[in-house]
Amino acid sequence: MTTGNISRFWEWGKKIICVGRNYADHAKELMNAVPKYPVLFLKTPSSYLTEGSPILIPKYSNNLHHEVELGVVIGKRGTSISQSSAMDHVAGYALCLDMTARDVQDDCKSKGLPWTLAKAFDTSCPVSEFIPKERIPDHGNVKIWLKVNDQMRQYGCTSEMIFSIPFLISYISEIITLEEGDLILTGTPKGVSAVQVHDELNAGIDDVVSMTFKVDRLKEILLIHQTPCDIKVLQLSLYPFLPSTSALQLSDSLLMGPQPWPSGSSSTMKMLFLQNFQRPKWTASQVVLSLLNTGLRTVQWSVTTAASMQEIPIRMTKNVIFTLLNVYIVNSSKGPDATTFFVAGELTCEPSEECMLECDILHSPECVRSPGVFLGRVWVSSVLPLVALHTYAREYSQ
Ligand SMILES: O=C(O)/C=C/C(=O)CC(=O)C(=O)O
Repeated sequence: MTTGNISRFWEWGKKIICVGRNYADHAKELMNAVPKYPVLFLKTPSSYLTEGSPILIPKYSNNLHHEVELGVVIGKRGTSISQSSAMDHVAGYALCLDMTARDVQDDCKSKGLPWTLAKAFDTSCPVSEFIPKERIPDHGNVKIWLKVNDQMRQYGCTSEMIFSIPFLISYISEIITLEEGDLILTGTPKGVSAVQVHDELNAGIDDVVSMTFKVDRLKEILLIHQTPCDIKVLQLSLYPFLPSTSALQLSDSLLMGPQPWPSGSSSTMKMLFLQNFQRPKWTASQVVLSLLNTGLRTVQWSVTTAASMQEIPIRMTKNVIFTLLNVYIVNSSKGPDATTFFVAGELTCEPSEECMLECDILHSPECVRSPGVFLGRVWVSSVLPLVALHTYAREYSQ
């Protein structure tokens, strides 16, 4: 196994194991019973954030909470570690924030779903510099605090923890092998509350370390405000519409703002993604963000023949579940009112499964004129078009 420099554990450590409800007052403030055994959940290494970069509020949350915690950095691999030898496996500590999308967590809790969306998003685990073990001689008496815009919000001491650090190491290692570079978040004291864009979070361990993080949101690119069309949807260029080998591609130029309708034989395709079946309350923007978050780069979309226009196979190349609700294709040479066909339907697409979308064709002169036309494929070849789609979808959903 290759390991790295322990003082930069966030660059190579494999696991972030978190303990929930480990301070009785915090369990109570969220109306939870004090647990008999540690409540465990995980974050991913991509959750790590170090000072200088902002905490990003996920697009799908409107209630991001701070939770300040002492993190324990593992220095020696072990399984079934006894409490008496637990501290031998500790290399040091870090002050950590367990950023939590509380609204999403509440939703997950009410449905019995895991907390991943609420807890493990990118930037959800800001950490301080590494603190060598020797600098904290008594792990049972570490005072941690957090201020938001200079106002004290959380202050607690590890002496208030329900489960001690040796107990947690022993308990977790019975279930999950602890490895060098792993981090255990030991739970948060009471005082959690929401943060807003531009807030400054300042946290510390008395006399040992302090750290500062700003809060932001993923930037949105505004576009397609004044397209010459009543129905505001993402425009995709189609080149060319005919003949059968047509390719349909998202065009970066569409990010530049209002576009004239393409001339000649080219057409414009409009796509709209709405609602994710996994989370019925999601807006279109959140669905698109979920596409973005999966690192999705390729969507294949095709219509094989005019005769089978009612069936549109959609193949997702990444692990994405989404609903394609409406697809509009507009014959641009005749302007936005000349809809060549309109499809509407709902689709849930499982990873690497080919899904058929049943659609209603309301008006399709082009289809009638061009039997057997192959409309082509859509390649979502960069992040930008998805950001664009997100932006549109947000407008649409309002
Ligand atoms: O159980 C809940 O409603 C919430 C739990 C948390 O998010 C708690 C923690 O992560 C924690 O106690 O540190």
